[in-house]
Amino acid sequence: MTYSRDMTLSARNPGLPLDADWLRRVRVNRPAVERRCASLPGRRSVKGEYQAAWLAKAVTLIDLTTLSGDDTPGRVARLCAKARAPLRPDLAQALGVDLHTAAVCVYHDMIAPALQALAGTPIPVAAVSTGFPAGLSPFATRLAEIEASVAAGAAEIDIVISRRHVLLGNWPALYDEVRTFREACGPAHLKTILATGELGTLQNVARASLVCMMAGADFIKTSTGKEPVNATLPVGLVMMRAIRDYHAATGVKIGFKPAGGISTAKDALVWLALLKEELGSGWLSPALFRFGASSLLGDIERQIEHHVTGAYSAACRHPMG
Ligand SMILES: O=C[C@H](O)COP(=O)(O)O
Repeated sequence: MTYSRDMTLSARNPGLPLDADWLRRVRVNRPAVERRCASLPGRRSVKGEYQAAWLAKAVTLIDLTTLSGDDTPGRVARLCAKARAPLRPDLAQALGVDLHTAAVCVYHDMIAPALQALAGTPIPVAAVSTGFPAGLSPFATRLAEIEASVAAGAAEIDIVISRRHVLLGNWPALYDEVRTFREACGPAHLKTILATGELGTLQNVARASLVCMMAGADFIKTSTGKEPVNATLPVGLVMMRAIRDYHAATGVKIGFKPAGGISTAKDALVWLALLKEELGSGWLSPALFRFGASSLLGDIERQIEHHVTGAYSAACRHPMG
């Protein structure tokens, strides 16, 4: 299996004027979505060398993340070393792969140590922004935060949206907010975090996804990892279908990033199966799909170790940072 080392993201999403009629037409059949997702984990399973190949692919799609109040430059440097060489050398050699993660995702103050630790690699630094995770700081502060992170060298900006605009059905306010954030990003790619666990309904998730894409988001992302409910398959399905509809209407491919609580190799395989079925193999690339995850890589490495050696090691033998 070959792994692209090309970190080029897709062409920017120019966005569209807000289309209120499109939003009004959006309907989500929740029981049907839940039935479809419930059948996935049991139905889709790959084994042996195919599983190892899919897991190696998953590694290349991870935004390796640390978003803790006690992050230090040392922890970020160790995380970046893991991003550069995500698999133990003997495991990578046994699989015949040479790979790295898609990006490293940190808070603003950790951009500089991350850039230093990733120098000479194609791995971009993503910064969470706009008052992450709640997004309730003054609007001017949130804008300034984006500008500061782009100036510091972040190539990708993960913003959080104002959940109240969704809960109140104030789509023009959400559109204007995301549009302004997009402009502040300049050349950096914009990922919009919907915090789906706080949006109430799948219909809200579908509408918020479309509004963010109309406003110019390059990626839509499920969660911050800090909500009580983070990435779920039903939410993922609804967001993937919104991406499909947007692509059908505009020809523009938007990326998808499930994040929060995705921590096992098995989870990763189910997400990739859903992605392949809903959006096709064209989305199986770091340009269009990312896992936002702080601990997933450890379990993937553990499963690959089992595939290569026949034995499982303790999870603590695969530290992230
Ligand atoms: O954006 C990434 C998430 O914050 C990571 O969440 P996690 O720590 O549950 O993997």
